[in-house]
Amino acid sequence: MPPKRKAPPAAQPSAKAGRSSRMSTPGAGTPRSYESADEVEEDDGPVDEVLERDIDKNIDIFSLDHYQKKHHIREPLPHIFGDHDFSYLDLKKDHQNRPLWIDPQKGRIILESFNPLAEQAQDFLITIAEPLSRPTFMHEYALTTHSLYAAVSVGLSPQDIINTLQRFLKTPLPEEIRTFITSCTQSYGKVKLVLKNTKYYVESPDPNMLQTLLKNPKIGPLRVQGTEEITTSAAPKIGGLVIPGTKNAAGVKQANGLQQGGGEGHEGQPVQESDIFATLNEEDDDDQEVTHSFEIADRDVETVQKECLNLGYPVLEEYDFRRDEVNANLDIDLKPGTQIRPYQEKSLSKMFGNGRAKSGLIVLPCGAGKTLVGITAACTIKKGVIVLCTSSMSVVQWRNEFLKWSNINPDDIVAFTSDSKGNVFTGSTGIIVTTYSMVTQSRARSYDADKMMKFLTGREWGLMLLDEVHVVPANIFRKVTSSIKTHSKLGLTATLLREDDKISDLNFLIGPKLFEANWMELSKQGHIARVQCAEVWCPMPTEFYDEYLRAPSRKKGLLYIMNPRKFQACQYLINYHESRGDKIIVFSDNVYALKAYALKLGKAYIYGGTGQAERLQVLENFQHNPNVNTLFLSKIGDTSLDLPEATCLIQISSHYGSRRQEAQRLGRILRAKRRNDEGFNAFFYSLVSKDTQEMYFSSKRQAFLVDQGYAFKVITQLANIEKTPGLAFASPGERRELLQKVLVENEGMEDEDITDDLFHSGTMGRKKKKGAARRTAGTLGELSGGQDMAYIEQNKRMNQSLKKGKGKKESSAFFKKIDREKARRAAG
Ligand SMILES: Nc1ncnc2c1ncn2[C@@H]1O[C@H](COP(=O)(O)OP(=O)(O)OP(=O)(O)O)[C@@H](O)[C@H]1O
Repeated sequence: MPPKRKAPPAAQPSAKAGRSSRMSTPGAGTPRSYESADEVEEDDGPVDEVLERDIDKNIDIFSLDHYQKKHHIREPLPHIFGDHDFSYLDLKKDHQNRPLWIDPQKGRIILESFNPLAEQAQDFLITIAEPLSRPTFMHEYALTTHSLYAAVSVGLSPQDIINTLQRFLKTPLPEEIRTFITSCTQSYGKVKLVLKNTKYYVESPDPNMLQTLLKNPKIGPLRVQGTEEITTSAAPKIGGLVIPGTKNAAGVKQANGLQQGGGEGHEGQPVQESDIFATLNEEDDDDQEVTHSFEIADRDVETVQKECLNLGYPVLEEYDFRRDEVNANLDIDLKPGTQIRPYQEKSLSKMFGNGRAKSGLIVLPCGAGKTLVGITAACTIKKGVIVLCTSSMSVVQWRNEFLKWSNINPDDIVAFTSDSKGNVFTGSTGIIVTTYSMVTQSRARSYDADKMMKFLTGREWGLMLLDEVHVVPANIFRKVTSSIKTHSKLGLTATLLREDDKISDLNFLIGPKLFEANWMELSKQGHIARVQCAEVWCPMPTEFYDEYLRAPSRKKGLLYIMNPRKFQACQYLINYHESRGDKIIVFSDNVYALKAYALKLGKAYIYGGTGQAERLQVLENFQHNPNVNTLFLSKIGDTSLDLPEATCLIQISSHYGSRRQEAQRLGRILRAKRRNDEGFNAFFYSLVSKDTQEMYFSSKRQAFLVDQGYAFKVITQLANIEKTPGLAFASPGERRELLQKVLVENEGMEDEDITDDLFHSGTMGRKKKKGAARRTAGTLGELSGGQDMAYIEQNKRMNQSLKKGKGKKESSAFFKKIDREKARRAAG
């Protein structure tokens, strides 16, 4: 532990900080010539006395000067900020009016979100940097090579970036940063891969660059023989282009009209003349650039891309779809009433900024309407589209959304799943919606599926929409992108988080991040729900804790999940929120616990082993039956489940420290139907057993959401929990019994239950371990032979009573119909 030190009262980098340090220190990292703060504090006497003394003397006790004098600090800041003392940077005179600070060493940028120029600065930062953390008052961004690459790909020049940054910064732009920007951006965007008339061209505005590439021993020989070495043409002018997804699109115009002049992405606010970023784009639009290119064969695309990357000239992929006269046009437009939201428009304008389609990733929170973004992109390109989803359920949803938002002929949009290997569309082109596993599986295919695959791989597609890109393994993308030939790719996701850190692969396989929305901003604007997050600490009863301390690590998890105090907290919260009229989802990764909790509380549940018909029945009841207000879900419900009725989430077990899962789960309530009701709040509770590993995992899990600006409250005591009617495991005897049961039923348990996975078909590139035991979902208790019969009976009770209820309803409707027929005949 570092020695405890009093925080400086005015430790913010202030104008004074800048002045005083400039006088004495020329730069950061000066040797320490001050006494240790701890020693000085002791010399100073009790803090209260010092404060009183200074207040009497009318000294500004919160000033930095005061702090330095009080602690005899001659070289003021290094002891506080260490290597992060950047007070040597001169502050501009009007620095208060400028919203950005910068760390010259790491390229970290801090935005004061309360500054009047914050909104404009944020638009700019999203384009050039990676958002790291965006809590209420200060946002942190990082300038990285990839983020600068993305900035260039949307049409910014190095000078644009430097000038705009200069204008927003409180200090002059540090030389290191200027050099970094120039060195990254001068090579990015210089080489483009363009597919024109179904042929691939390596294109550049700089003929010398192409000469350099042609001299390269790997790339040179790949130029298609018999073509001229370099062809020269003028790049298209963009002025007057009407693209859905830009401010000229019909849907956007309607939206803007409603917002009384609110354009360029900010509802309720008029477009400002001073929008520096917009001005930059417009200036770019007017430039007509001459380009030079040489042709390469399709099969050499990947080699050329890799080699260019090695040379430090990453290749930008663009699709000049308006000039593609080879691929048939698709008759598709957004329906007239469709209004694209400002952030959706903004994300699309990054994709189509220069009139061509750029491949890349758009990151929007769950429930913010990624589907419509994908559909609008398809309506812009108007060529054949292939949509890849993670499950057959999503395939159905995507097809329905296409039919809902666009005028596509239903015959031109075909689902290709294991259940529907359907007909190929009748027109010359169309849309295929399928799953990643359908197009990548290596097993023998049925005749129909094989025919469809030949169709998919044997032609060119204008656009490939890749849904939920964060969950799909990189090798799957590789297979997909190498087997299906497409001119542009758009990856959609809510979180660019992969616990395996493979996210950078996506930059290469799909394209750079084009846009990332701010969760808090969208929630303030009512596009996603406001959520109150809380972590509930549940103490472990002594007998459980003793066992926990002794247990091998794999069993520890089970004990902290099955902690009876956690069970009670869950029961209490369900009662409380049901009585408020909420619909509740309880998430548990552990299937044993999922069943045990649901059955004891008499609630419905769904996990990997639940049949399709039963799933739909349970979901339908949860949505429409006022008596079914709580649903227990395993991790199959983490993504793609559209339950806008849900307003409360309780998490009882989760996948270790997975930030992505936490964000996905929160996403289930962000789309709450009631989100725009006066004073409405959704609730997200994470129940953790106190003093166990779960607390560590929990804080790790929350990191992403905290960075998005969510604040987790800690609840250590649930008021009057002991008065809950029928409180489970209230007596020590019941708790001991539970412990015995948990131990007996899980003897010889596996490390974790992984079959309960979204990709449980096992075809998503996850290799089975050789010789590993076969893992089955949710039947661990059965394996041990000690399953409690009372549970099994109860088990059947809730899910089955829903079935019975449905049966009755159906039969009574049926008999009623017969009765009516009889009555009509009798009357006739
Ligand atoms: N511009 C819009 N106007 C009206 N409704 C919209 C708009 N955009 C999206 N929606 C609606 O918002 C809801 C959420 O959209 P969608 O399912 O595409 O979200 P998502 O971002 O894909 O979420 P998830 O990550 O959870 O899958 C849908 O009901 C959709 O119809």
